[in-house]
Amino acid sequence: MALQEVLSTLVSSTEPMTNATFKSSEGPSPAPRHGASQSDLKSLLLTLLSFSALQDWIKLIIIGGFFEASRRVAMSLYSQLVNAFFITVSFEEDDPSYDWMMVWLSKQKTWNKARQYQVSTKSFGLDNLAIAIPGDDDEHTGSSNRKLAYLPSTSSSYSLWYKRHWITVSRQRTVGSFTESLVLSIFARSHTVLNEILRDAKQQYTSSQEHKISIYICDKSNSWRLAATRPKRPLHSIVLEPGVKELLVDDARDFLDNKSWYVDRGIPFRRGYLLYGAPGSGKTSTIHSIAGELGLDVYIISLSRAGLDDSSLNELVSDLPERCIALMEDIDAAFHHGINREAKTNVGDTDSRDFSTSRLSLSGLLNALDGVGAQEGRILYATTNKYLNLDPALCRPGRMDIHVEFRLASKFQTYELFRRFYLPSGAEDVDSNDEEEDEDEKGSDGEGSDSGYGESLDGDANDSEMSLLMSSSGPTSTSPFAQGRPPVTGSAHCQRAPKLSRRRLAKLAHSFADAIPEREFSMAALQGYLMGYKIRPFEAVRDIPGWLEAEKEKQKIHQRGAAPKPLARLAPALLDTKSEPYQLPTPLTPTSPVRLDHCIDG
Ligand SMILES: Nc1ncnc2c1ncn2[C@@H]1O[C@H](COP(=O)(O)OP(=O)(O)OP(=O)(O)O)[C@@H](O)[C@H]1O
Repeated sequence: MALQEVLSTLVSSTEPMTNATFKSSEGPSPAPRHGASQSDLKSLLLTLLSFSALQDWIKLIIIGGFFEASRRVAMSLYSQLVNAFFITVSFEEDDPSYDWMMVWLSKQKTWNKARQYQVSTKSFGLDNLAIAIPGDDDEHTGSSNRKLAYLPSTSSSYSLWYKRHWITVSRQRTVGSFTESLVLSIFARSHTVLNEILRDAKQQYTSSQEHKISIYICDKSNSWRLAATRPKRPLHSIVLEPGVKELLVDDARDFLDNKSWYVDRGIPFRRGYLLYGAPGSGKTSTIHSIAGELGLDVYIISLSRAGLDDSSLNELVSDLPERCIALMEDIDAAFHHGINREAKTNVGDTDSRDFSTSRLSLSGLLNALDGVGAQEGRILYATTNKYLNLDPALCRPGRMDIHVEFRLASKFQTYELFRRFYLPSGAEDVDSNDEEEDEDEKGSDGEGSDSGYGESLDGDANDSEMSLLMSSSGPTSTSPFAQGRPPVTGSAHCQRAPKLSRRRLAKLAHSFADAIPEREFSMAALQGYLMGYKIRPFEAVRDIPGWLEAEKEKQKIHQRGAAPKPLARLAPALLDTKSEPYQLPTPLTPTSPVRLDHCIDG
């Protein structure tokens, strides 16, 4: 009723005003019109504020308020109900638990009945993807071996049953960031089922990772992110001087098992290993292998990463999990990029290259290694090719407790490398000395027991082996290296290596080791050479002189280009008992634990 009045007043008050506007263009008569419109407005306001209109306004407000209040009450009741009967958990994408949950989810039966998916090539660190599309796991399907997987779609939520508990799952984008989170609402009053789910997810993930190591790197936001998973490398595939691998593994294992010993004595529960020496001598491979042996994840700290400064390094190190391997490769590389005792404060003093890369100071690095914020329980491995460039403070016990030198290949290493290279896949590997003894005792092939170096290859090979040698080398027996070209292997995977008895293989390995000069080539170089002869061990031995010639030529070219002095000559072996007594490198204090026998406690 009052509203009608208001409306009719509005119409009547606007009409003369429109007419006035229209008529004003015809001629000037504004004064009476102005007075009329003023009285119209007045009456409009009076009507609006009249008692009956006010009543209608109040009614509107009450009804609206009632609906809004009931909506809010319903919402809060709903959320209280949900909170009372549901447990809601979220998993952030950049946290490892997200990967565990994705794998767990993919193993739920009801998951396969979902109607909305997102397809992705993300592997969550797994090769044997439970989330993989069936039939997509064929390794020979084509050039790209990225597997496809189903993920929960971001636009819908799913429900599933787990141990008689109803669960809804949704994948949500975090507002204002590029990351996602997985949200689970579990219909349960106690936390027991949640704990079970978490335990299940973690265990399923860990067991699928049993034969793998996870490698983490830090991302731009300075947090750790899973970069890859790699198959564990068996320790026996690393050939070092006898006892070195065992010593490294036993020391690390002993450290991990004795936390309370460190705590009782107030000694920081940390251990550092410095592996230094010639490039390609097995430093990285050894760390990889030890990580697999001890079941630890590897966290790579790249000191030359652009933008890394003291505080971000500190943050990274204190963010490490308790039992892990922190790896700083080529720790000397940080020196080339301006690492120094004090952080540079004056921009004018600073080389522009320093700013474009790392802004780390040596004191920052030292603090990160054993400062108050440094993580307990971690094992640090640092590698370098330039031992003498390292600051003594960096190498002191407490930061780097054990120093191990990796030298160019010895006769023993060359022999072992060859023997293991041609050992049939899956063959049980035994210690070479035991093996020779066994074979000698058996006299399996009825030949003499002489297994010394320098045996004639031709006299060793039987007819079928010789024919294989001749057929694979072609009509001329000239080494391809002597002709200035590398050997062509063809698709070795499709062919089969000759079946050699262990004894014969040992003899070939002796011949190989005999032909390679000691401590002149890295294991990586020798492995690279053998890769050209994957299935041709006889040719591999026969072609060595040509290869050595070619390598000498290469070295000459390098020397003309003023190649640096090899490190192996500068820092003699710690481990080779035949070499001259070890001299402390000049930058190290005499108390530094550079010798293995000095630095390993108990
Ligand atoms: N002692 C060894 N036993 C078995 N394989 C080895 C050994 N040393 C090197 N190799 C092989 O050589 C390759 C390179 O080795 P690796 O990367 O471990 O050397 P590195 O000492 O870390 O080299 P760099 O100092 O250049 O990083 C690997 O493929 C590895 O298999």
